[in-house]
Amino acid sequence: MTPLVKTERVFPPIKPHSKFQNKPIKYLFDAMLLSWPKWERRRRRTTNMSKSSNFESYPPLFRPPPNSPSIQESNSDETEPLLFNSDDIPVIDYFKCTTTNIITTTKYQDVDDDDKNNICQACRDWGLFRLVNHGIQVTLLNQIEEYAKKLFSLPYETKMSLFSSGNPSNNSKGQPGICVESGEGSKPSNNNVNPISYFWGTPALTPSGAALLAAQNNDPQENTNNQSLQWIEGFNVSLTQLSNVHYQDLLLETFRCLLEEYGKEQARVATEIFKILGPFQSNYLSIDTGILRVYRYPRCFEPERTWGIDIHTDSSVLSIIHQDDVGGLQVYKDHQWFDVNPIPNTLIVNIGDMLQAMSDDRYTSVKHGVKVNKNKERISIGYFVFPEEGTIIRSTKYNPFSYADFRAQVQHDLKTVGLKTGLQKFKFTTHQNS
Ligand SMILES: O=C(O)CCC(=O)C(=O)O
Ligand SMILES: [Fe+2]
Repeated sequence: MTPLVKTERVFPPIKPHSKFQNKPIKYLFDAMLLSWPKWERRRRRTTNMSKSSNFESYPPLFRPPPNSPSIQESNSDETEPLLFNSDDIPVIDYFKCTTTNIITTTKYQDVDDDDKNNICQACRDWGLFRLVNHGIQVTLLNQIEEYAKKLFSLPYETKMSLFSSGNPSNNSKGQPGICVESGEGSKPSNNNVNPISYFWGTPALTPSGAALLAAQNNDPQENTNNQSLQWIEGFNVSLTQLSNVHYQDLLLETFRCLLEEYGKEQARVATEIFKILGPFQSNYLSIDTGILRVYRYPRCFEPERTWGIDIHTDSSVLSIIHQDDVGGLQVYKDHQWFDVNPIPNTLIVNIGDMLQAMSDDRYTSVKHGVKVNKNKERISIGYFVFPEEGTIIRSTKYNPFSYADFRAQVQHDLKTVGLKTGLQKFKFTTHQNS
């Protein structure tokens, strides 16, 4: 889903923030108003793991070398105030642009054409926007984050053994992958395949959930063993399978219930946004294909040498990201990189490659990547949704193809050349166009 368009490994300069520039998209709020309240900031300070990172929970390759005092002693949370600055990303109010009544049964309001146009314009200009007033309860967002932290901070070996993907090709030998064994109480009670699987080192997985390592760079200078390693671990969650199982373990079962509820909310949001961006054929988006990725970006003792997720475009129709208060997500627009600042209770909606093709390139799948941090771990949750299985996407710019064709091409490219060529491979040639 999130494979990689590798360009360079040097972080490009970030454009300075130009607050509330003269843009056609309305900036609907003052970031100060949306900042976490004092009690929440205190809770986050005391529960944040940066103070005493639990390196036992990191995959072995991510653990700092024994003599690296700078990372062992870091305690940045107490010195850095949590400030949430507005950024240049267009902001859209969900409630104003949709017909779904998400708040109460009495709060209907007219759908505003200006707001709809603003979404379309954001998707043309940026390929992403920030969504406010999305109707997902802040308690749900906080609880998922909290339970994700609890699960990620389990010892690495426990995570490897708890989350069985049912995929025998995986290993637990310290190579990126997904575990095969299942621990006591972690198995779904009715013998179904575990819908939650653990991975690390790359966000690119095969359809069966195995980690897909990109081919290595041919440059001998760079061609070390870890060349394609990305500083990330995560849970891959199949939403359709999630409702078929129950865990005996209370921690896992609570996490499962939270994810199930969150998945439904995200499906609602994605469906509405897709309607606004269309009209498109209804099978160009299928809620049954929805997956969640819950990520932790561990602290990295050499953050300038690696990415949490390398520069890429998403292969989805739409991706919806919720990030914690750490930051690190960057997006590319007009030859510049922009920080996507963490702003409480907001979601980031990305256009994926499938939507770019369906829209005849009217909307752009946005290039983005995630930086890692020396002092803080970062948690984010992504929802990704795709066209209905087998649907052929027809467009004036591309040869007809299905998402399965696209995914197979991406996986082939990753294995052979190490980077995703993406839609480029499906474009009509000049010869075909004439
Ligand atoms: O963690 C994030 O903020 C972004 C994740 C992402 O880009 C992806 O999973 O494709
Ligand atoms: Fe992405």
